[in-house]
Amino acid sequence: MNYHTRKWVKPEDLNPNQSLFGGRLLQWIDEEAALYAVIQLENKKIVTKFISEINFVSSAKQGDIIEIGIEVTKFGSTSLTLACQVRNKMTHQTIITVDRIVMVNLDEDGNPAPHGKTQVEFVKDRLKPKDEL
Ligand SMILES: CC(=O)SCCNC(=O)CCNC(=O)[C@H](O)C(C)(C)COP(=O)(O)OP(=O)(O)OC[C@H]1O[C@@H](n2cnc3c(N)ncnc32)[C@H](O)[C@@H]1OP(=O)(O)O
Repeated sequence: MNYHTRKWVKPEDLNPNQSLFGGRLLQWIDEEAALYAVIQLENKKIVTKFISEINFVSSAKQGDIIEIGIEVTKFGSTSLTLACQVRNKMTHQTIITVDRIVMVNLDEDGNPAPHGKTQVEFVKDRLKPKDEL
């Protein structure tokens, strides 16, 4: 699991019970999954197709720093399946887990299109001149 994004829980992210609103957390996760898929598949036309069971393990409160982890669990033909875990940055206490997030690669017309990827790639490797790879 790679933790790329950190968030600082602010007053506008809270529910009426003063803990992190679950809908806000899901919004952050969906955006993180989309960004991850766009970068991996090198295509800006990506949609979220399916999100599996969501387990709200513990809550976060105002001022907490949380981090969002994403891991690829499957490269499909047009899809990329991800797992997600969000944890407290300082204590590593798990806040939420999502077993499966299926992102679909689309063509110009919005139809599913094969992405041709089979393994995780790193942008730094793509930027290296070919003779260094
Ligand atoms: C980041 C965002 O905000 S995106 C906004 C929210 N999302 C959307 O608006 C998406 C709306 N949905 C759609 O446009 C359509 O459902 C599409 C284009 C994504 C997919 O259309 P479909 O007719 O289901 O396509 P299709 O049957 O070819 O499936 C595409 C891929 O999704 C997978 N898939 C489809 N349904 C499911 C499902 N219920 N669960 C898991 N995977 C699924 C398929 O296995 C396939 O993957 P593969 O090619 O790797 O085997």
